[in-house]
Amino acid sequence: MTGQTAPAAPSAAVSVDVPAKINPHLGVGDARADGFHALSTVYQSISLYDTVTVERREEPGIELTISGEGADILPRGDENLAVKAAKLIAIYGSVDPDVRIHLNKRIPVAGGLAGGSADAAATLVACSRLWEIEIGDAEMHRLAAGLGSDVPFCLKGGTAVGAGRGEELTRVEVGGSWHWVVATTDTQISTPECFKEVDRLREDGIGRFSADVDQIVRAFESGIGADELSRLLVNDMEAAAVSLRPQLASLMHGGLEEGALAAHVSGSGPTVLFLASDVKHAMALARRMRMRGGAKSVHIANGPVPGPAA
Ligand SMILES: C[C@@](CO)(OP(=O)(O)O)[C@H](O)COP(=O)(O)OP(=O)(O)OC[C@H]1O[C@@H](n2ccc(N)nc2=O)[C@H](O)[C@@H]1O
Ligand SMILES: Nc1ncnc2c1ncn2[C@@H]1O[C@H](COP(=O)(O)OP(=O)(O)O)[C@@H](O)[C@H]1O
Repeated sequence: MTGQTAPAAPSAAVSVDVPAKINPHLGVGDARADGFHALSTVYQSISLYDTVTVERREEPGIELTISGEGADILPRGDENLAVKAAKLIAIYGSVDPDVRIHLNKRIPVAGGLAGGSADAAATLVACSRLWEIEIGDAEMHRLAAGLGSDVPFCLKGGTAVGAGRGEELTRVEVGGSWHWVVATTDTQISTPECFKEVDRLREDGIGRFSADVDQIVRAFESGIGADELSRLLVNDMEAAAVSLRPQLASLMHGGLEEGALAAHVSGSGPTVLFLASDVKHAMALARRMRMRGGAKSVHIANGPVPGPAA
């Protein structure tokens, strides 16, 4: 016995990968009294990931570092959804939020792929593991919904129907996998701006609420082929996104000319998804899209994939 206390072992960092989401069906109803729109959507996670790494720090407070997509433009303070999520789970677990968070971002920012929501979901999961906070599914879902309408889906990933403002989830067991070419643009669209444009177009009689998700849900369950899926994709925000960023029309048209089965704006845009028949077709289509130009970046991804709390 030396009488000396051994230094505390440094706690290991916790890293969590979290996928982007798409909405193969996005039905938008009227604005509710709380300002949110009623949604009838089918979410699916695709294999385009951010990585959130958390580790304890001796100093008080949260230190956030960011690399990759949007590292130069994203907020580092309380407005960052990862910081909000860390504070929320710390309050829930009654621990001090003294943590270093690193976001390695590959999901395009403000692109309709829920990158910020994905980071929030991953931070909830990573911090609950780091701080060994016991939390059940229902409580985790409640914290996630407080951070944003599509954060609950980002926790679970896979495929799910979203109702309410998008936070009421029903899991869908799918019988297949689908391949996409994801084309980002050099502009962004803010989500509330796009919902406002949907309202504006509706006042002019343009667009309606595509509430019924039954057909596409059955199609996913049965593992429908990409050809048939291409006829079932719906996005009630697409006209609004194209109205706000008219250049999307030529990007969509270009992908169809290069052989995509369908062109589909991702959520509130402006990312455009091109459906491919299989992985080989997706690779060939991505190559042609890159040669053609018009997109900021072109990726291939498949879905569904599981979320960090699946
Ligand atoms: C449209 C969707 C489709 O999945 O995603 P994106 O494509 O932008 O990623 C989602 O509904 C986005 O969800 P999320 O990004 O979490 O939105 P929130 O933070 O909850 O809300 C941001 C703002 O968007 C508007 N909003 C959001 C959800 C909803 N059902 N109705 C709304 O009107 C409101 O103006 C709200 O203040
Ligand atoms: N960790 C984060 N990653 C991305 N965006 C974030 C993050 N935290 C806050 N935001 C803010 O959220 C907004 C929406 O980002 P994002 O979730 O990427 O897009 P979308 O809602 O179109 O899917 C951005 O304008 C950004 O400033």
